[in-house]
Amino acid sequence: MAIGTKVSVGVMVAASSLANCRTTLSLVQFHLPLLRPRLPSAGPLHNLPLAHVSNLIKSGYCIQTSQEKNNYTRSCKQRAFFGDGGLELHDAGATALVVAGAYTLVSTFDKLTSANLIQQNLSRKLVHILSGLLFMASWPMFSTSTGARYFASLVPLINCLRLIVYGLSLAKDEGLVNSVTREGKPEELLRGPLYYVMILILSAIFFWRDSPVGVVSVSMMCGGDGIADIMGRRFGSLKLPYNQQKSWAGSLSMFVFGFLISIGMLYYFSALGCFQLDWSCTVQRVALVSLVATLVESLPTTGIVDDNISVPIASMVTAFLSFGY
Ligand SMILES: C/C(=C\COP(=O)(O)O)CCC[C@H](C)CCC[C@H](C)CCCC(C)C
Ligand SMILES: Nc1ccn([C@@H]2O[C@H](COP(=O)(O)OP(=O)(O)O)[C@@H](O)[C@H]2O)c(=O)n1
Repeated sequence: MAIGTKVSVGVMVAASSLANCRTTLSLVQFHLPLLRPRLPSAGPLHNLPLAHVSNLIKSGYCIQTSQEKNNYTRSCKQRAFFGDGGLELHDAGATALVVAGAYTLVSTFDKLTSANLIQQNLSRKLVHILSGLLFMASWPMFSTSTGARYFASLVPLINCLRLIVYGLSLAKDEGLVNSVTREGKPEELLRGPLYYVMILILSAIFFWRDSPVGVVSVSMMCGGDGIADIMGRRFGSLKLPYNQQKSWAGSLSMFVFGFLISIGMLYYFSALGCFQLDWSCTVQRVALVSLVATLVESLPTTGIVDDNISVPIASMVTAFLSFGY
């Protein structure tokens, strides 16, 4: 075989011991750089003498279950392409790209607001809607390594630090203040915007693209709550009986757009193979999450707890109980 070309290698196993293997030993076809030692020819490992398999384990190979095989195959392909250290480089590059995207988004709306092309309130809401949804949409850019979610969470973490620095007026960034606050006061950055990015950090780390819970919760906070504000301000003449600050138009918009955006984001991740869903159940579950989130958002609790905490937390709890993971 020519050096440097990738070859198909018959057999690979990884991760658990012989005793713990829950499925038959796996045969996996994938490409590895030639430099790795040539492995036994293709064939089920259980045909090999145990002594030979244990030698494989001693030399760094071990047995994998079918799920580990799939995960391992995928990460092997990535390692084969990027090399062992390549996954971190891949994730660092994706992080830098998304951080740049965040900065571009906020500065774009600052320029639109400064040029009086859009009102400050609308600018804030559009940043509210787009930031989290685009951040979530960037998750498939990251690698399949276990550290990818932590790299991704650096994006909202950097913005969290940015909000704290400028919110405490340790430095000035009028563009940021103008595009994400109601009244242009720096201290406003320490409330809604700060809670918002903290929820993004939690969703990336604890749910990531492996679970529909984070996807639905961020969709409700960004899409649902964001559009409720826009529609409620414009068409919200008929107020809710238990909250004169909120309207039927705003709440109905939150339910409908929160539901639609959640379904859309779930379809996006499902189509990319991040998880598989039974759509007949999923539609009902998302409708339940959207209803609970809409009811929580409609409550007269603005002075007690910010919507950017109550809406996503209520969504996470409801989604976790109904999806189960
Ligand atoms: C305006 C925001 C929250 C205020 O909410 P509310 O008070 O109206 O209820 C959102 C603040 C966004 C933050 C400054 C920037 C977040 C960037 C995000 C983590 C990454 C986006 C990346 C993407 C590629 C644009
Ligand atoms: N369910 C809702 C939500 C907001 N709104 C309108 O949007 C405005 C801002 O809503 P909000 O206080 O929830 O705003 P944020 O805390 O989300 O920034 C409200 O004062 C209402 O005029 C509504 O009419 N109905």
